[in-house]
Amino acid sequence: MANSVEEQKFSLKEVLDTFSLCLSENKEVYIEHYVEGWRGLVRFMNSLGSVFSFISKDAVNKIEILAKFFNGENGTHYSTIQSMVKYELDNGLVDLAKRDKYPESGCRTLLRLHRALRWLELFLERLRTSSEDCKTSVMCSEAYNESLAQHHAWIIRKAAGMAFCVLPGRPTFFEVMNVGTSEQVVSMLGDALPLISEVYDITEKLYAQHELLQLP
Ligand SMILES: CCCCCCCCCCCCC/C=C/[C@@H](O)[C@H](COP(=O)(O)O)NC(=O)CCCCCCCCCCCCCCC
Repeated sequence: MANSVEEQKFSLKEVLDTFSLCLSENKEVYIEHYVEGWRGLVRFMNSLGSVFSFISKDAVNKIEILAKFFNGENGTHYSTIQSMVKYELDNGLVDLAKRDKYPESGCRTLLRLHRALRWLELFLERLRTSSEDCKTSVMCSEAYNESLAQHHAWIIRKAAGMAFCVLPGRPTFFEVMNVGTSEQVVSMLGDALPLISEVYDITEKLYAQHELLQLP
């Protein structure tokens, strides 16, 4: 089946490269590139089939909330995750105990993507070190159980588990990434993972410092 020109150009390497743009010189995390990275990941997930659309809908919703802040009148405060946290906390714009006046603050919205980034990190690390006969569905659900699942209700965990079952096998998965041979995929993941981990760790530390890791 012939791909459109745009699909032909799509490579997961470009998406993961976006995360390398996330870090400023003094290790702040640029929201613009963070959101762009997520957009690319969602695009990749959509190319795997419509069973994932309930996941991508939620991700897109969160991406759009952040993009709106970033492009809005207070956009300068949403340049980095650090400036967003400071701005929203200083101005009482975050529901800290229960969802109330600010159910869609930047801080709580980004926290959901941040938790998903941990899933990505764990999943990609499994993919990187997997052998040819490893199942992507198993790698994906192990990564999920160690991360996001702990924050999801039973019904979401059930639906996610069902979606994982229809993930393509490792060879097709690698092919869809459009990065080249398996060796090239493994090497690309080896380059990308430390950057993703660094973005994750910096955000985690910041949220921990401000006691934001359990935002409702
Ligand atoms: C490629 C396989 C894709 C597997 C994706 C694994 C993640 C499974 C997440 C299931 C989320 C189900 C949707 C609902 C979520 C919300 O309940 C929940 C809580 O939100 P709330 O507090 O506003 O209510 N939302 C979230 O936790 C945010 C989830 C965001 C998920 C983004 C997943 C993007 C995955 C991108 C895949 C890229 C794969 C690249 C690998 C080579």
